[in-house]
Amino acid sequence: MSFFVVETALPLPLRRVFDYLPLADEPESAYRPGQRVRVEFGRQLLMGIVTGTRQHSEVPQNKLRPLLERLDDEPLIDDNGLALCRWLADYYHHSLGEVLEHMIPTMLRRGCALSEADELVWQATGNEPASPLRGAKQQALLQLFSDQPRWPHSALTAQGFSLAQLRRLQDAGVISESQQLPLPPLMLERQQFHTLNPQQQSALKTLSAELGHFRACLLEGVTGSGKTEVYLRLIEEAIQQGKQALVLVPEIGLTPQTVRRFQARFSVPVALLHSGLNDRERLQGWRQAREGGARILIGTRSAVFTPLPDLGLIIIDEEHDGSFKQQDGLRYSARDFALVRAHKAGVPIVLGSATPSLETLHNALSGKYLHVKLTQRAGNARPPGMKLHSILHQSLTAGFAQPVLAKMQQHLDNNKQVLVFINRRGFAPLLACRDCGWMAECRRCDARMTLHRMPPHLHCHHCDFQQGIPAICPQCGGSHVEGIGQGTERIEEQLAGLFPATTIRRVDRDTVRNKQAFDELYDDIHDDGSCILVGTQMLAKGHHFPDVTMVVILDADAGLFSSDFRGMEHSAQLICQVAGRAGREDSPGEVWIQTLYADHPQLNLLLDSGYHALALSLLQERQHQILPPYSHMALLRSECEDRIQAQQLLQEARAFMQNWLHQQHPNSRQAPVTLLGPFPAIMERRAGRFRFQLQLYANERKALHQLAHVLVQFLESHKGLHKVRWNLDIDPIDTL
Ligand SMILES: Nc1ncnc2c1ncn2[C@@H]1O[C@H](COP(=O)(O)OP(=O)(O)OP(=O)(O)O)[C@@H](O)[C@H]1O
Ligand SMILES: [Zn+2]
Repeated sequence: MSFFVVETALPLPLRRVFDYLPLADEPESAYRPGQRVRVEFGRQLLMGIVTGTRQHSEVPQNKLRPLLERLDDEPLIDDNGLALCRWLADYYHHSLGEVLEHMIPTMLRRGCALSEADELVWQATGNEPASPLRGAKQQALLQLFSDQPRWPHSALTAQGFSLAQLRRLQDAGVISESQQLPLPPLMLERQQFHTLNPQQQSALKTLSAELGHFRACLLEGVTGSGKTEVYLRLIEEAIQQGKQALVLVPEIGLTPQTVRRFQARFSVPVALLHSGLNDRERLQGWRQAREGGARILIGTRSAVFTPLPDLGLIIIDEEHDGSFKQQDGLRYSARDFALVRAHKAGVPIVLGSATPSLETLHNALSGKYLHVKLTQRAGNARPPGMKLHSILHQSLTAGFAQPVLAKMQQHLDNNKQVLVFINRRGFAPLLACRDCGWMAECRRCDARMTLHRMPPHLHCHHCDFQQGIPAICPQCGGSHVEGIGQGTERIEEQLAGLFPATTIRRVDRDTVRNKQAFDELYDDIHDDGSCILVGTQMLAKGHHFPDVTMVVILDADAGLFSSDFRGMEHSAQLICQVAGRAGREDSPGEVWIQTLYADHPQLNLLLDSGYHALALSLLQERQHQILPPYSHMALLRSECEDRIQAQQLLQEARAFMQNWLHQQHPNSRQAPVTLLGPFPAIMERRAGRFRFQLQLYANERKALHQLAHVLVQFLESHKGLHKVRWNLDIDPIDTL
């Protein structure tokens, strides 16, 4: 047999593949890209993915080690999947082995077989019973199998049937058992589609004409305009054409209500992938999609990696949402990756939002994306009235202006619900001593500890550090230590005092710890009648509360003066999304925004002319400042317990890049990439580490990527500064 090596990608940060000798007696044809293999690396046992075979290796033959095991005959990742991973690894300058890990669920990464997700399934044989079956349970089972010939074992035990009862049917030859991948349950109760209004109809017509080929489309529809209805119809068409649809939603948008809404419309299996599932459920969802059983896949960010053999349509709901970008490890944008995936698969992708990101809007305005608009609310709902309420020189009760409280009372008297939005959980953002000015600060971050009352403790929201509340001031020994400012807990408490007869519900990460808790809360809110909801942005996105007619935004100012260049964009999106929860059904809604800056020009533009108008003005600013989307950006971040070293690595990186740029372009006055920094991050110390950043801007993406490529090589081979951690963030969504 001729000599060859197996090229393997390993889940290591190193940006290269590794050569291994094949298993004894295995021909080269046994190895195919996308199979899993087990290897020894140093002293570690790792699972790698085969990327190819070669007749020669740069590694001397006596140094080559053999593979320990080949786990798959058929590749787990197909050629399309591998090509997408190579694209990701190149684009984000990340190790291919780590990218490939994202493609497969945890259980497969640990080496489990695909069949681990199988389950016992009973199937009607169609034969008459060989022996008589009496007994009520036997008869009930016979009925079930004549209604539906195939039942997963778990569905039958859930209905109170035992294995022994099933065996009797099996012995009589009526049913047979097999191990199969269960399909997601079908909802028996079908929900009707709404009759689309003319705008929705025209949007649907335009979008469905794109089925069958690649096209990026922006569906810009005001809140409550019925975008979801349009998605559902489009999906229906794709499914009728024998295709699968992938729907990505933001992490907090994937409520059981959303899922039910999809499941109740279709008579095809809908698979789900989100962080609330256990490993086995994730493997099941992944296989249901990969084997084509599931025709619709709904999931959060990482679902974008799921193989879908008949992919025909991708939908990204709330495309502007920050949760589509992973903020550690492989810092990919699921939205941008989905665009590439749609392009390679030759299918349309619909980016939907009431508040599109400036990147997407820019692409739509320049004609690169198809731009479809819904400007009116669906059904009888009207857009909410928005009002800026100046609190300058006004005395406030519990943080609320009098007219706002009076208005809230009116809505409650009408048996409606009021939503109070404040993007700060806990009781107070600050604990301070009134005698000496001491403030509780995090030991590990440049940040203040948040005071929580339920249970009582101090909590750093940046590094999760927690400690008890001091009874006396640690600095002066005085007893006037108090919480200053307001968080959701305090507002809940104060509103209970102001509206003693009204139910107050707090919705934040402390009250809603999982999806089930949200589900229950959601049902409670729907049953509540008049009540006040106090919450963080958890309440803002995508929810449909039919009885909310008033929204109060307590601290809009917090977001107006961000030091990040995307600050205003993100604030405006949040304000619109929260405001969009008001008046979504027959009763009109109103939104009151308390502010100290009632003449803030951008806030006024947003209220008077809407998000689109503000977005156009923000785009103009970006164009003047040559910021994204008018330039391309990457951020090199460093962090280290030693401040000097964190800064030094970036200084050396900068010197290296300047030198390289100069060598490449000796005669040009303006290098194709502009370097800014190193600067300390806005929060310089977090979790005990000092953080610095270096910003890279370029007009041409190609120039940025060429530089990033050599930069990463430089950093990987950099000696010295071992303690400094670094990462390169391509298209960062913030510079904080
Ligand atoms: N054509 C229609 N006729 C009547 N009601 C409709 C119609 N289309 C949608 N609706 C209803 O209007 C409400 C809002 O629709 P939907 O949730 O699809 O809006 P959306 O644009 O996705 O909103 P948001 O961006 O605020 O989440 C829902 O209760 C939906 O059932
Ligand atoms: Zn901290």
